[in-house]
Amino acid sequence: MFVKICGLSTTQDVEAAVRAGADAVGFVLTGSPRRVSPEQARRLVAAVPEGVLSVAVFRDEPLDQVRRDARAAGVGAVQLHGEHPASAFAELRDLGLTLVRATSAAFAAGASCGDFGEDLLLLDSPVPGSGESWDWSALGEAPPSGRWMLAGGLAPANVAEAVALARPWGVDVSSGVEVRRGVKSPELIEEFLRRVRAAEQG
Ligand SMILES: O=C(O)c1ccccc1NCC(=O)[C@H](O)[C@H](O)COP(=O)(O)O
Repeated sequence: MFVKICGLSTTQDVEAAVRAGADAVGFVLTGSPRRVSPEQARRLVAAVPEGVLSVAVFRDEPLDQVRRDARAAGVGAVQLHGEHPASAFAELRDLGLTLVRATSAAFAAGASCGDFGEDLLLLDSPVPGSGESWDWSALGEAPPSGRWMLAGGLAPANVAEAVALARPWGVDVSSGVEVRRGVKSPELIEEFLRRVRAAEQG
């Protein structure tokens, strides 16, 4: 199962996430207590080994800013919250970036990743990065097929239940591995990954 640890802001946290086995690490380049600048993100990306996806997170920024900041940060993927025209997605793919399309699960309940092509879908709570959970059963009996990540209020204590209920392709967490908002805990990161791997074993 694909695991993304998001909202990282120190090299130590990036190293902790990589050491714990994360498949992706996220850097928030939009309004947030976790925000880093594109230049800070580039220094963090330098600690991300080949095979681990570095993701820049945006919300409602204009396409030219997303393109500029993603290039400055040197990330391999952009995660877009908010509304964007299909042409924006196509332009970013043409730059060789992987797209993570974030949406409120309420909207996407039952949506198929087939609607999202090669992009990754992030089904999140209505307030991204809030640590708020939501009713995973809202996905109904037919969760999306394809490469989709479950997010929103996940933590070591609930991720096994969430995985069993929603059966996602991947999971994403930020608040649930912090000691306080914006301050990651290497121990919680490690525990989260351990619980995910145990849940995968069934
Ligand atoms: O993390 C943020 O502060 C943030 C701010 C604005 C837009 C997106 C943001 N995070 C996006 C993520 O991918 C989070 O990991 C995801 O929303 C889950 O967050 P959490 O419920 O805190 O685990």
